[in-house]
Amino acid sequence: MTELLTSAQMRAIELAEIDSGVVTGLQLMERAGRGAVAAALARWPELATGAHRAMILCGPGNNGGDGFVIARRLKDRGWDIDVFLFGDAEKLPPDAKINHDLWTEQGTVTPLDHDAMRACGKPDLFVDAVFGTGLTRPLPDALADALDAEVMRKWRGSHKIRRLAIDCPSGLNLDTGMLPQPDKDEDEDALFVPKMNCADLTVAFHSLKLGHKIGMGPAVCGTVEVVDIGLTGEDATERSMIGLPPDRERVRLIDPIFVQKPLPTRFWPGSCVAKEVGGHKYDFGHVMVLSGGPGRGGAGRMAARTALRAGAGLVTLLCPPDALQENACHLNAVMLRPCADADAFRQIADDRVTALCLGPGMGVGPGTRAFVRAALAHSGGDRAWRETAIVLDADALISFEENPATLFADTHARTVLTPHEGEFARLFPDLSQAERGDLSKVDAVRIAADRAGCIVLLKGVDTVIAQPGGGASVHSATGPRSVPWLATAGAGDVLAGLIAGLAAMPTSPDLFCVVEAAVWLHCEAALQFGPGLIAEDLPDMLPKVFSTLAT
Ligand SMILES: NC(=O)C1=CN([C@@H]2O[C@H](COP(=O)(O)OP(=O)(O)OC[C@H]3O[C@@H](n4cnc5c(N)ncnc54)[C@H](O)[C@@H]3O)[C@@H](O)[C@H]2O)[C@@H](O)CC1
Ligand SMILES: Nc1ncnc2c1ncn2[C@@H]1O[C@H](COP(=O)(O)OP(=O)(O)O)[C@@H](O)[C@H]1O
Ligand SMILES: [K+]
Repeated sequence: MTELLTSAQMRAIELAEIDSGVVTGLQLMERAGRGAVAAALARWPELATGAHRAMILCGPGNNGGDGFVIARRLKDRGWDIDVFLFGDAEKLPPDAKINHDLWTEQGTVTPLDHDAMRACGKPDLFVDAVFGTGLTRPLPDALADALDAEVMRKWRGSHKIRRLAIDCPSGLNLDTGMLPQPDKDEDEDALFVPKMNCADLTVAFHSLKLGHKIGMGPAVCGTVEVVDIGLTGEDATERSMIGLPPDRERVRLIDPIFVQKPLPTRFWPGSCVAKEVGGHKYDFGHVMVLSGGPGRGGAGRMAARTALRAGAGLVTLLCPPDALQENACHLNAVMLRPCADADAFRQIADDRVTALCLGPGMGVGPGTRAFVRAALAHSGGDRAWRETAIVLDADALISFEENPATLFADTHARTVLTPHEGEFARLFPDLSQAERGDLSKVDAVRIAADRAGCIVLLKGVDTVIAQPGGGASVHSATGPRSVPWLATAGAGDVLAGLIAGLAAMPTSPDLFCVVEAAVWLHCEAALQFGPGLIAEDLPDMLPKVFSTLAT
C-alpha cells in the first residue's frame, strides 16, 4: 500500500521539512527539476546522449520554478531550449524567481503565446510546468488554447514530441482528478470537452497525489513516476501498514507496494487469503447468499460460487421455494435451501453463519427489505468473537431508495455496501456524480460511509472504499491494471460474493482490509483471464490467481 496525498498534505509535508531546517525550498526545487530530467532520460534513453530540443512552459508558481531548473539542466547537456512563461516574472514566488533569474543568465524567457510557441522549431521534449498542486480554477482561455490536445496532435504531426508533465498535466486538479471547467452559458452545448493536453510521462514528487489515480487523472497523466526529493515525511511507513485499515484522513492505493517499493504478493494480498493449516470446514466460515425467484437466480449463483472459490468452508444459496428446482439444476458444491421469507431466514441462518451476501438478483421491494433487516440483525451468537459480515449489493440497496435512512439505522461496522454509481445515486442522491461538483469521489464516499455507519465501496474503473471516520482506499484499474473487459454483466455480483467469501473466514483480517483485497483480486482475475471474459469465468480464475500469490 502506498499513500495518495492531497495537495494540502503535500504542502504540509514540504513546509514541515523546510521549517525544521533540514532542507530549503530551493534545494527541494533543484531536486525536483533534476529528478524530472533523470526520469525523462530514463524513459526516453534516446534523449540521454547528444543534444536535443526542449520546449518548456513555466507557470506563475513553484511548478514553473521546477521548469526553470529543468531548462538549466538540459541546457547544461547542450540542448536547445525554448522557455515560455505564463504570468509575470516579477510576481514569481521567491524560489521560482531565483531559478528564473538563474535561467535568464543562460537563455531567454518568452511570454506564453500560442503563435510564438508554434513559430519555434518542434521540440523532442515538451515540458508542461505551468500548474501543479496549486491549480485553483479552470485554465485561462489563452493557456487552454496553447495546451489543447487536438491542436497539439496536429502540431506534433510526424515529429515525435515526448510530453513530460511536472506533477500533472496543467489543468488537472490533483485532489479530485477532475478538469475544472469554466462556467458555461445556459445555451451552450451540454457536451463540453475541456481543452487539455495529455502527458506521456508525469513526474510526481515524494508521493502520488489523489488526482493521479482517480477521475480523469490516469487518462491524462500517462505513466506516473514518483521522484524522491528527499522528504522524509511523517511516519509514512506506519501509515502504510498492511492488515490494518488506513488512518482517518488518509487515502491509500490498493496495490502490492509498500511506501513506493514493490511488495511480494505473498505478503499482500496473500496474507488476506491464507488459510490456517488444518481445520474443519466450519473453521473456514459459512456464507449464505440470498437469491431471487425463478429465472433470476444467475446473479446469486455466481456470488455463491465465488464465495466458495474464495475459501469459505461452506456456502449455501437460499432461494424462494419456487426457484429450488432451477437452482438445483445448476449447483453442486454450493448447498441449496428454500427460504420463503425473513421469518424462514431467521430459522435457517444459525450462529455458524459468518457472512451473508444479499442483493444480486433478489428483486426490489418489501420482501428484500425484510431480508436485509433480518440479515443485519443476525448474530454469530456467544461463540462468535465478531459480528457476521454483511455484504449488500444491487437490489438490497435499491430496495431502500425511498428511505435510505431506514437502512442506515440498521447497518453496522461489519456491513459493506457495494454500489455502482447508479445505485450510489439512489442511496446518496446529494453525493451522486451529477451533484458532486468539486467534491472528489473519495470525499463523496467518505461522507457516504459516515452517513451509513459502515464500509461503502463505490465501484468503477477507480473503485473507492471508505469507512466511517475517514480512512479510505482507491483501486485504479488503469495502466497495466486496465481491464475494460471487466465491464461485463454480473461482474459486480462476483465481487459481492468474493468479499463475503473472504470475510467469512474467522481468521480474516479487518473487514476493510478484506474488501481492499477482494477488489484487487477481482481485477487480477480479470487481468489474468484477459479479453473475452464473462462474469462466470471470474470465480474459476481464483485458484490460478491464488497460486500466483505464493511469490
Ligand atoms: N514548494 C516546494 O518546495 C516545492 C514545490 N514543488 C513544485 O511546486 C508546485 C506547487 O507550487 P505552487 O503551490 O506554487 O503551485 P503551482 O505552481 O501549481 O501554481 C500556483 C500558481 O498558479 C496560480 N493559478 C492557479 N490556478 C490558476 C489558473 N487556473 N489560472 C491562472 N493562475 C492560476 C496561483 O494563483 C499561483 O500563483 C508542485 O506542483 C511542484 O511542481 C517542487 O518543486 C518540489 C518542492
Ligand atoms: N472499465 C472497467 N475497468 C475495470 N473495472 C470495471 C470496469 N467497468 C466495471 N468494472 C468493475 O466491474 C464491476 C461491475 O459491477 P456492477 O456495475 O455492479 O455490474 P453488474 O451489476 O453487472 O454486476 C465492478 O467491480 C466495477 O468496478
Ligand atoms: K504541470
